[in-house]
Amino acid sequence: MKISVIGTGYVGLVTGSCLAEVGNNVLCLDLDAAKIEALNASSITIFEPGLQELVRTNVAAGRLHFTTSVQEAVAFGQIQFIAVGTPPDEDGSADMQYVLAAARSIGLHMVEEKLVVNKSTVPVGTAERVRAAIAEELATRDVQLTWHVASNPEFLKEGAAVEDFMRPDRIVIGTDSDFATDLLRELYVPFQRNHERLVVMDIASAELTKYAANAMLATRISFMNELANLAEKLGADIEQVRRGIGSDQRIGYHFLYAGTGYGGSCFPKDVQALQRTAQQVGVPLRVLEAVEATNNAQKLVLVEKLVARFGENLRGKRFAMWGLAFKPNTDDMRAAPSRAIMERLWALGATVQAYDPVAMDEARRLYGDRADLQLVNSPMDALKGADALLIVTEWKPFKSPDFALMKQLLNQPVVFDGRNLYDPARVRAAGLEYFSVGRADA
Ligand SMILES: NC(=O)C1=CN([C@@H]2O[C@H](COP(=O)(O)OP(=O)(O)OC[C@H]3O[C@@H](n4cnc5c(N)ncnc54)[C@H](O)[C@@H]3O)[C@@H](O)[C@H]2O)C=CC1
Ligand SMILES: O=C(O)[C@H]1O[C@H](OP(=O)(O)OP(=O)(O)OC[C@H]2O[C@@H](n3ccc(=O)[nH]c3=O)[C@H](O)[C@@H]2O)[C@H](O)[C@@H](O)[C@@H]1O
Repeated sequence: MKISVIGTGYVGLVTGSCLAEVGNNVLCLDLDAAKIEALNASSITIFEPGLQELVRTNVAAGRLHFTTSVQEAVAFGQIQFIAVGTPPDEDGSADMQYVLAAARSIGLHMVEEKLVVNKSTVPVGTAERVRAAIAEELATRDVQLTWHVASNPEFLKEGAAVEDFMRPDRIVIGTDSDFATDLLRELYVPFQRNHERLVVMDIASAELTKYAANAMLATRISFMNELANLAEKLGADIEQVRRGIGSDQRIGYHFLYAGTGYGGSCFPKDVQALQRTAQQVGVPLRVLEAVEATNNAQKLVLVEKLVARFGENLRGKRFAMWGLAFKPNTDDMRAAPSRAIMERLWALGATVQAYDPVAMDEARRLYGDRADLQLVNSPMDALKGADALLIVTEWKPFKSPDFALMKQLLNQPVVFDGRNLYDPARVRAAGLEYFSVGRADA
């Protein structure tokens, strides 16, 4: 099948590459010329496991192409995927300008029947707005055509994006025409050989399903974070509680990890956008208000512990930080807890010595050169002369450190573990003071 993908970010590039991998002929469009230039040389600008290789092999096989030409992209694919950003607007609602611009560019150049599929995360009603934008452009050109609009939200996770796309739990399709359903069913055949994964529904339900999934996952995390804060005060251990409730199949083990709050480009913005949508139709979403408030507070839970230990004035203090990315296996720092933590520590006068396996360039890009941020080359370098260590992202290499060396390198042997990576007794036996989330501090 010939497919165009508009937008080559995490979702667009993974979608395009994976669809090419199963034999389709794919053309990806982006307005960012530097990105397209890099992609044409098979080089990707984000860190995403497996993606570089997938791009390289499919470009070499002649199935994956990149362009900045809107006209070329619209002419190419029978299916036109829209996979552009939907960042938060000033009031937290989803900013639709990129999706609608993509829709307009399709309307501007379309000369034959197309299926336009929206993969971006968008509020209910967006398919109608996309349809109207295309219709307007066609009317301006005085062109009569048949075309279809469908919704196909994406559920991939950064850091496991290729794997998630290739082996999805489900593929949600929102359509209002047999043409769209049949074409998308055919497209996704290679992804559901093992069992039926396609969930076909109306367009509004598909659009809402995406927000519902992210809101549910965010709710689980905030619930566990609140419970962790309670467990700590009651002398209980949230890690044991997690295992205790996760074993109930109705609850399950996933997404029950307490920590420093959820970050990333999606949960924070999608929880907010769903609330704005609900406000517009007069339906209060009280649970989600609490989810968001809890998360904002949780991002600073390590700083609170640190201030309780070292006092409010951190001038002259130096803290090691392990992990800058919002989660492991990505260099993405959008809404990362590390940012809220560093910014607060800086405001209190401290210096941060940070290490992350892949997000150092991103930190440099975001913060530039500043005296109170030192980016170092290894986890152990970060410890040297620091008054405490803060663990913010649960990268694998942080999971089994040499605690004796840690104690030796730190100026003061204090660890604030925002991901509950260690057995508290083991860390304390090595002579370190250990603070974690939802377990008794000492
Ligand atoms: N990042 C993720 O893990 C996931 C994101 N989503 C959703 O997918 C959508 C895209 O997210 P990301 O891929 O993270 O965004 P991104 O910000 O990484 O990439 C978007 C790309 O679209 C390009 N673009 C913008 N307007 C364009 C236009 N008119 N024509 C061509 N290119 C254009 C930008 O230059 C950029 O390269 C969002 O709605 C997001 O909520 C859904 C599931 C997972
Ligand atoms: O819409 C999206 O963009 C995507 O958002 C999330 O994916 P992502 O943000 O990439 O990463 P997650 O693994 O969900 O982690 C999000 C945040 O929650 C935190 N988290 C996750 C799980 C957990 O138990 N506890 C916890 O604090 C992570 O540290 C991270 O900061 C969803 O998991 C994807 O299904 C969805 O497609």
